[in-house]
Amino acid sequence: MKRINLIYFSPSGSSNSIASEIGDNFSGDKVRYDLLRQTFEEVTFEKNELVIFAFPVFAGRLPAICLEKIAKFKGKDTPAIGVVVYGNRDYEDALVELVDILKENGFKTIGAGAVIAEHSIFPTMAKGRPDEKDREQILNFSNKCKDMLSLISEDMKIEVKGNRPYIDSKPIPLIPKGNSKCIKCGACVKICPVGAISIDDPKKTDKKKCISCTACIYICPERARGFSGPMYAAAAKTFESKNKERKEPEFFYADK
Ligand SMILES: Cc1cc2nc3c(=O)[nH]c(=O)nc-3n(C[C@H](O)[C@H](O)[C@H](O)COP(=O)(O)O)c2cc1C
Repeated sequence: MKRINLIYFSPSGSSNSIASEIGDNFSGDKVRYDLLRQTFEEVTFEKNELVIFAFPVFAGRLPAICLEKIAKFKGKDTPAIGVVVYGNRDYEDALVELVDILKENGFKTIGAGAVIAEHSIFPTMAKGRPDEKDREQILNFSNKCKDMLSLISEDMKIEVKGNRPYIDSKPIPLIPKGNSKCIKCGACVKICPVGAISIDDPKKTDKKKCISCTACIYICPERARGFSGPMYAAAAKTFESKNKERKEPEFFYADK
């Protein structure tokens, strides 16, 4: 492969590291497209490149903010791997949505997966994941995708779990804010993908703009941002008790 391209949106870092783990198994120059920190004009990939897409699941779908961003990347029958990362609740229609977009944009998806990582809003859910067992499965997936590269054909197709039409995308009614530890460094202001935090008063968050992505929480050097309040505590309790059972990663491959 001439180039291995990693395209991801990863507010709390898991999609980024899972994309890297898959990509590290392939030889070829690595090019990273961080859709949280950078903006891109249209990019077209050739047939002799591989593109790995990794996105978090937000309310059972791809984050709405990513749709326009992903549309900038086009393939010319370019092989692709699509992964969604979720916090042990469910990934519903996020993976089928990703695979559909990749097809529409000229990619040939050879493998797709749904992988579990720590829940970025309720971090006690799926704590420590992906763990060793997950990593073994991710490596196995990556190896199988490598084998698929030599088997790509005109009419190969991939079927993944999920429904069409996709479930409705619902906003999350939980908004992170800053506390007294905030030193006004501006890191959260800079990383916020929707401009919901003002440099004059970064402890506040514009509720109308915020998409609850958690980028501001994970970037804060003072750990001064987070979710709080009785509504969050109640939601955390319900979520944790409903989703205790360990989910396993699921992988899908194109038929030859
Ligand atoms: C707004 C929002 C919605 C989420 N919705 C879901 C969900 O529907 N199902 C689930 O299992 N996890 C959900 N999660 C958890 C993330 O999918 C999970 O933590 C993922 O690892 C985050 O990826 P990242 O580390 O690349 O940001 C949600 C997280 C956020 C911030």
